[in-house]
Parts: sequence; structure tokens; C-alpha cells
Amino acid sequence: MLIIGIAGGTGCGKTTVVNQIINELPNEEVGVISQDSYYQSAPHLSYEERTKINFDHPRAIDFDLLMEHLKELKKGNSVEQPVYSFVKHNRTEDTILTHPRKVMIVEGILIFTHPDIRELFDIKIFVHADSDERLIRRLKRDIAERGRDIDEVLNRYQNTLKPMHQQFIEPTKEYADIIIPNNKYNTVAVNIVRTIINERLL
Ligand SMILES: Nc1ncnc2c1ncn2[C@@H]1O[C@H](COP(=O)(O)OP(=O)(O)O)[C@@H](O)[C@H]1O
Ligand SMILES: Nc1ccn([C@@H]2O[C@H](COP(=O)(O)O)[C@@H](O)[C@H]2O)c(=O)n1
Repeated sequence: MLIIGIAGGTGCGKTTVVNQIINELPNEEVGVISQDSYYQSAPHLSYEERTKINFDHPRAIDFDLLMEHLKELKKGNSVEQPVYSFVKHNRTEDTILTHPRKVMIVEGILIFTHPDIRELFDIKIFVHADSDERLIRRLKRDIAERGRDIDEVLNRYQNTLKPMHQQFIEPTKEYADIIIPNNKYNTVAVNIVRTIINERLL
């Protein structure tokens, strides 16, 4: 199994890049795991309390479960990937049965901060977009898709997202084998990664 890690700050375009890469690849050969599915479950907290969680700090992620699932997939076993609700700020009751594939792509803002998880990646890719681009995209996306308003996004950006990005995410760029500039859609980079994957699938 080839495991590719794709990191980068919120709004840099990780999910979009992954979708562009897997589009046109046979879906029985390539699987995706999103770090967002592994936000800690917090059923003991009220909604109000959950809105105050710092979601950009590594402790917000259930890395133990993510690690366990990646190891199981590597062994050839299927896992139940959790489903997370950005509207409720909580894990849902649902899971997605995720089967091992020849190529597994793992994407998320903090995946390169965890040394043992970093070790599992055969290829590490960091997607870069400037912080103003990322904020604009995040604003539009979170209002359109994640039930937020402009104040929520801007407060979170100033209070936690920006400092956490500088402290935890940006420094992990140094672990990357490939850095994809993504201020604009980068079809050349996407095609290069797809070529690497296709070679593995031959
Ligand atoms: N290169 C790009 N140029 C303009 N908009 C983009 C680009 N890449 C992604 N987007 C848009 O920005 C938003 C955030 O992208 P997304 O892939 O969800 O980022 P991430 O997964 O890194 O948080 C989405 O609405 C997406 O359509
Ligand atoms: N309940 C939550 C959980 C996370 N976030 C934000 O999501 C961002 C990471 O996801 P991307 O798809 O953008 O990479 C992260 O910056 C968290 O602030 C949230 O808003 N609410």
C-alpha cells in the first residue's frame, strides 16, 4: 500500500486537490481518509462549550484512532471512518466503511505534526496558499457549507486559527517531499501526483 499525506492550512485547497487527483483514477484502487473525520468526540460538552474548542490545536484530533485505522488498513483490514459534523461541532452516530486500497490518501491540517503518523507516509505533500487567499476561501466555504457567519469565521481566525497555523501547521512544511503552490488551480501539480499514483497502480 502506498500512503500519501496531504497537509496545508485551512482553505489551501487540500480537499479540492485530493478530488482532482482521484477524479479519473479507478475508485477501487484509491481511498481517502480525512483528518476532519477524526476530530475528538465531545458528547459530554454542550453545544455552547463545543463552539469554544480550539479546533486548530493537535489535541483536538483523535490521533490514536487515526493511527489505529491507518495500521489496520495497512494490514489489509477495513475500518469504520467516523463522520464529523461541522454544524454540530461533534462526531455523528454514522461511520463510513472504508476499505484498504492500493493507494490511500490522508489529508488534513495537522497530520504532519504527529511523528508516528508522519512515519507512515510514503509521500508527504504540503499544499500552499497565501493566508489572505485561505481566509477568503474559508469565509465563503464556512458560510456556504458549514453553518457559520462572518463573525464566527473572523473571530476563530484571529483567536485560534492564525496563531495555531503559525505554531503547528506552517512549520510542518519542512517535512514535505513536494510543495504544491495553490494560489491558483494547479493542474500541472495535480497531474504529476496522478502520474506517480498511476505508476504504482500498473
Ligand atoms: N486553487 C483554488 N482557487 C480558488 N478557490 C479554491 C482553490 N482551491 C480550493 N478552492 C476553494 O476554496 C475552498 C476551500 O477549499 P478546500 O479544498 O475545502 O480547502 P481545505 O480542504 O484545504 O480546507 C473551497 O470552496 C474550494 O472550492
Ligand atoms: N467543529 C469544527 C471543527 C473544525 N473546524 C475548522 O476546520 C478546519 C480544518 O478543516 P479544513 O477542511 O479547513 O482543513 C480547522 O481550521 C478548524 O478551525 C471548525 O471550524 N469547526
